[in-house]
Amino acid sequence: MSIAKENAAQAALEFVQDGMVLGLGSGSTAEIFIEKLGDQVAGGLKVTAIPTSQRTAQCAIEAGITLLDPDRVDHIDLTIDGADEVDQVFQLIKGGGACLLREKIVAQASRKMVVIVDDRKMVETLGTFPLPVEVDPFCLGVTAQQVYDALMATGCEDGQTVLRQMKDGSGPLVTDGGHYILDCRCRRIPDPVATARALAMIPGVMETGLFIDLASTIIVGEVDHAKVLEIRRETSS
Ligand SMILES: O=C(CO)[C@H](O)[C@H](O)COP(=O)(O)O
Repeated sequence: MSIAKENAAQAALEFVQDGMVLGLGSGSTAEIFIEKLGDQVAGGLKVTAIPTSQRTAQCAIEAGITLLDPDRVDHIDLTIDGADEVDQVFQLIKGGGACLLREKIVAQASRKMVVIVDDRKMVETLGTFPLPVEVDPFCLGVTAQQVYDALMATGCEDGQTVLRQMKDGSGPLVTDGGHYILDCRCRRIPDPVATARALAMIPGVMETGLFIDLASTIIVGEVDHAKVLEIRRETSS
């Protein structure tokens, strides 16, 4: 277990209050947080949660956290999630774990999003990590070309897309929502807002891993402590 990720996850517990409805992110850092949250719940903390993936749901159940039916939830107080890259104004690339659609639905519905990362995830400009784009399998070639064109038109240094495969080589990875993931080698995304907008116009694109103006707190774990960085955001909820 990475000590930096663990320090970030530990610091995130400070944001959790009794009675909250939590959004639980996906990935290894989020799972460390869920385990720690489970310890708090065992000690008497009362929270309920919405998971952003089947794997997260499983982890939360094992940790003793009560899950809500996502179809019935009317608000989410706080979401805690990891990220693959975070830039200077807290725009994110997410989706390394292929959960970006549900992660974004939950983050966008939350009053606050806290992101927990180790210090290697902090970047000057987004794009070194390949941008995950969740797409409908129908007419995949057409969508992939449109994604390439949108990336190039918005100034990305590259736009090549690779269809994400299952680790066991059994075929394309299928997300919890039944879609595919195109990993886009952008190298540099100079205008994440423009790129996110352009990708959102493509009918075959279900969602992109660009999380724009969603995170208001980034907790950066290092080997011996965690730094809490804040930015002011207007929330709609
Ligand atoms: O977006 C994600 C999953 O879709 C993860 O939060 C992201 O990939 C970071 O993962 P990790 O905490 O394992 O480094």
